Amino acid sequence: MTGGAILTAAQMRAAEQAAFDAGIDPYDLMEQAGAAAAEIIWRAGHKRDVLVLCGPGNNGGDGFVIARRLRERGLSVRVAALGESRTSSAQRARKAWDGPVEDVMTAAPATQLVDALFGTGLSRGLDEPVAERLCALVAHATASYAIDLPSGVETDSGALLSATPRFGACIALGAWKPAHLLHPAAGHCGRLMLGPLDMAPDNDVQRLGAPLLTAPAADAHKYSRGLVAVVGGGMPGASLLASEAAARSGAGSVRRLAADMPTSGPHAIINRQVDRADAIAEQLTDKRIAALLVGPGLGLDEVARARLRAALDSGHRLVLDADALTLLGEEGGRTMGREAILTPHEGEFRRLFGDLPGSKIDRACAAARSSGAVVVYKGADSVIAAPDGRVAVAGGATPWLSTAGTGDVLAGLAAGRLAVTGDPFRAACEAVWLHGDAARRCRPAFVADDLLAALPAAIAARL
Ligand SMILES: NC(=O)C1=CN([C@@H]2O[C@H](COP(=O)(O)OP(=O)(O)OC[C@H]3O[C@@H](n4cnc5c(N)ncnc54)[C@H](OP(=O)(O)O)[C@@H]3O)[C@@H](O)[C@H]2O)[C@@H](O)CC1
Ligand SMILES: [K+]
Repeated sequence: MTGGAILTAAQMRAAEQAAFDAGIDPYDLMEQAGAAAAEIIWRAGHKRDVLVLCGPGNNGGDGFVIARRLRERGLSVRVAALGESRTSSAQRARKAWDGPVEDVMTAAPATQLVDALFGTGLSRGLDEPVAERLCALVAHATASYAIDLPSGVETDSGALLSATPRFGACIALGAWKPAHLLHPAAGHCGRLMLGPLDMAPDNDVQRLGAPLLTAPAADAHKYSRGLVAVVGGGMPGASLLASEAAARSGAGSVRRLAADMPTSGPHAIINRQVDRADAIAEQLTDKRIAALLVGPGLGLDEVARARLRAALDSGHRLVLDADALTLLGEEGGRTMGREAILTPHEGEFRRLFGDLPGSKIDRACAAARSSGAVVVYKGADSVIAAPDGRVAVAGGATPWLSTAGTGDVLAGLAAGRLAVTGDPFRAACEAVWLHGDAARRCRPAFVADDLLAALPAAIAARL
């Protein structure tokens, strides 16, 4: 269900130290790391000449091991270093390489390029000539691999500290790091692969993995499978998209409360024409409602504000999105005090929580703690954070998702899964996964409506 632990540089160092304290030899760990990476590169199958760039630290040490292992397999391998090796393990790995060591700045390009310049120990941007040389060598190569991380990215934030090439693949060692999933660094990693090590550190922060969904029970009925209520507003399209997503999420039934009556759309959705907030409040007294969505197309006027208040006062499990988040931000934020999912994009997040420090993961955690709600901090890298500290980070979203209405679909999906599971963190994780998977199933230039059609296949794949 999870896609593996994500560790910061400091957490990785602590895990490494714990492994050493438990008796693991530091050099053995480097040999393991290099062997795992070499195996992945070998299996990628290019079998062409290789240039391995080795930095001064342990990332460079990994590089020397990789070079030796690939040469043992029969590949033509050259090594180029950036100065001397400074750690004892890296010095040992360098000694075990009995070929020549060229200079990174003058080494000729190769078909396969392995970047073992810097990993989690990068403390500042690369010197400009080194960064330029790395970019040129990667551009020249047919296949390029970043070892642990692309040299130039900040491990914890995913920021680029200097010009960084886009690699074909990145081989993470032992565990994922935030930069593998957070942009802009994630966009420079290429295909992500994990080189396993004997130490297997765990963390509350995990890469989002494929969920395991269950089919409805044999004796299920539409209410036991979860009734979703959606409060609409001035822009009917948004709440219609959200309602259909909820209806296709596995929930038993969907009730849309809005002033308009749609002329088309899935007839399975029950539309109740209600305008005034007190009439909506009356509708929300139905105890069978398992999740309530408010925000898509809600509007920002007094009518919208009154509808939001009715939703907040209803006592139901909530999903708040779009205009509901903006209105909440105008009121200075609010502690949810009950099971809720908030789904802000960058702008809504800032309006609601202000400019928080740290990485996107840190900011999502702080927001979840202060609001008491599960926060889905959306974007090309969506971070799902629970108030208890659990975090799931979703990478690899197709950029075609950046189109109108896809946020409404996600909000509807979250409400639907919340109605089915009753668990906000699980529901948010499932919704983000299904949303991303549905998008992968659509053809380029799809629109939000197409996502709805792809949802049943995305769900079927996880049963
Ligand atoms: N943790 C684990 O479990 C395992 C870790 N393993 C591997 O170790 C890697 C971490 O190794 P690491 O800590 O030695 O750091 P690394 O990235 O090689 O660089 C540090 C050196 O670079 C220097 N330096 C920094 N920035 C610079 C710049 N811009 N320009 C120039 N120099 C710069 C810095 O010097 P300083 O900052 O002190 O000036 C220091 O000398 C990790 O990513 C993985 O590959 C695996 O082998 C096994 C399991
Ligand atoms: K690297």
